[in-house]
Amino acid sequence: MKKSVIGKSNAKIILLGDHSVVYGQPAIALPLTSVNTTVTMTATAAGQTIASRYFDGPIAQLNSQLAGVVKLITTLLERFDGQQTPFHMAITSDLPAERGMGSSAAVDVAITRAMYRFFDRPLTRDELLETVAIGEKITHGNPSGIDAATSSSAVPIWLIPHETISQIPFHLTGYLVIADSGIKGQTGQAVAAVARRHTTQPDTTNRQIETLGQLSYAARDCLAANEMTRLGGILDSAQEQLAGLGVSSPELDHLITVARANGALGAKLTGGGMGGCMIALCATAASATAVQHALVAAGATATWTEVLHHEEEPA
Ligand SMILES: C[C@@](O)(CCO)CC(=O)[O-]
Repeated sequence: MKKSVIGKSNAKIILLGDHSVVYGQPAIALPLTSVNTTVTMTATAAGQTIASRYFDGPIAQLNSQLAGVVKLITTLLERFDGQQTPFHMAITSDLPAERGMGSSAAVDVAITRAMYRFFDRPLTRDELLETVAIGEKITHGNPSGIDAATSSSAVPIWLIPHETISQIPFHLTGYLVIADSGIKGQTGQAVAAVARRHTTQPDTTNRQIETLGQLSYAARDCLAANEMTRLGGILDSAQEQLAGLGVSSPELDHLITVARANGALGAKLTGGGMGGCMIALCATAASATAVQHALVAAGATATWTEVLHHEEEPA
């Protein structure tokens, strides 16, 4: 066992494939490597305690809102025979919670990495993703794994559930403005709402899900060929399908309209929706700044700009 260790992860942005990925369609997601969650685990004399923005105290008293985290920690303590090992776990995060940036998966990835290091066990990527799914299943009900895969990745990824997770050829140069609508997005509820629609209106819903999948394939071509304007149109089409699935919101719709009116090439919600964040693709730094200012004036509570650049693929 180590004295003090750190586990880290980052925020994620889904470019294409939100919701449709739950039904097996491909998704493209980008890590925001400067927006981090950090878990520090320190050996102590007695007790097992946790300090986070929601809770500060003994792990045994963690409330049901954090049931996914409780399940993850107890599973790992059993796995490592560490039920009696005293430690303190401090969780800090730059990510807004419940905004579609993958905060719950980011916390689970950072906890898993910290606990494997603390108990001095090697951790493979497959084991990391399988472990994070334990917490995510409780928090989100039916996670596709995209949040965990991206918040533990340093490069943009292409994911088809149970089939492929790979680095996506990324030759696009541009700017992605991300804006928080200020409204909590409940991914679990949004996923459940789409599942209900899938049962009550199977034909329409399947068509929307398949269209979203086709848009992911088209976007992959745009990223490989640096076709920014076409990608903007694809984001707009994806937003139309997501709104059709019932996961947009008036606040997101407003920010998306403002971004387009101020020069964005395309815009859509990102993540679970029903609140949370939207993204806008911009061709230049000046355009990204103008869109960002317009979004703040329109009520966005936080904004980030991510510079998109050619990613080297490993040799
Ligand atoms: C809405 C969703 O597609 C993305 C949440 O960030 C759910 C999932 O993939 O688990």
